[in-house]
Amino acid sequence: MRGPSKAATPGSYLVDTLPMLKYVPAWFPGAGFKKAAAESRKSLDALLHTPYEDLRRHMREGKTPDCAATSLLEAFGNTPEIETAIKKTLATMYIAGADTSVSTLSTFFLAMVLYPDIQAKAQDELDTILDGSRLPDLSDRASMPYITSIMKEALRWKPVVSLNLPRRLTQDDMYRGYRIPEGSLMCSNDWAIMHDESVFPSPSVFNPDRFMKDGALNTEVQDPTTIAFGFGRRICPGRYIAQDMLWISIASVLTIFNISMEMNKDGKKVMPETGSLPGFLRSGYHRRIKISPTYAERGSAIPNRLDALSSLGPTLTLAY
Ligand code: HEM
Repeated sequence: MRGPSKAATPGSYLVDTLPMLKYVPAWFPGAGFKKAAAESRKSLDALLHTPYEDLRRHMREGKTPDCAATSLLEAFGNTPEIETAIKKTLATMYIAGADTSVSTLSTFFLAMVLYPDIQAKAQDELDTILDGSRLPDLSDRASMPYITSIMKEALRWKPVVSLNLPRRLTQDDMYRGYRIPEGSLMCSNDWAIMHDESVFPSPSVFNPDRFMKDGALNTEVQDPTTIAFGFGRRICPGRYIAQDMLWISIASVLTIFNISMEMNKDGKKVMPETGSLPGFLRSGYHRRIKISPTYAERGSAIPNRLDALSSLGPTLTLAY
């Protein structure tokens, strides 16, 4: 998604400023955007067709997985028009949902490395409710406000989309004394909103407690989930599934693992890179962090029922 992410960043290519460049041939100086667009097109076409063709081949071989595509085929049939609609729907969900979710989870992992006290506090909440006897599920959400606060803070601290997709004004408008003419492109500056010191004090600190009051969620504080997923009629339609997925991932990971800094060969902790790569979507650098199963020391019986976990060594070092 790096190509489309770059293309969606206003001003990435000269053609954003000089639209007439769209008429020049690809070899013309300054028309590098045409080559980049052709490459993105190729990978998006592959994303649209290849997984679906694989699925149809599996189905011809008698293997029909239980998935969104087979449910849609069953519900709507398989005329060419329906097949196109299914392919586009699922590709859109993947394009819009994959990197955004991964980016937020990557922010969560980074925060856990940098703020071990917060991680310990979240694990206390999990252990109190789960008592080491099971994994969390979404029905635990109401009784685990601190996990919810960590999810909100991950969306706020390093927003996936710093500058949201542009809108074009359909009429002249006034904003803080400035006249903005019809036709102007406007972006909401999500980074500035989420890092507004008057709303989120010490905004560059990862602090889920800002969303807590007396052991419960503080509903008086601005909720980042009302900003991170956009606004108006183009608001993210995947926002509910995204929050469920983020919540259950954060809760499950912290039930089983401890996340910490990797040690170098001299036994010193290695500070992970905290910056991000340029692009419309926030994506972090590859980082190396340590992920250690922690259930034994927390007296959890869960791994006895999870074969995959029982076979893990004491520590994983993950590069992501
Ligand atoms: C942490 C995860 C996610 C974040 C932070 C996120 C954020 C966003 C944002 C900021 C927009 C632009 C909204 C606007 O223009 O105002 C958007 C659009 C969209 N998102 Fe998400 N999203 C996430 C996950 C998902 C998932 C899981 C799906 C699908 C399953 C999804 C599907 C879409 C689609 C289809 C659009 C385009 C909507 C339109 O233009 O009408 N997103 N998302």
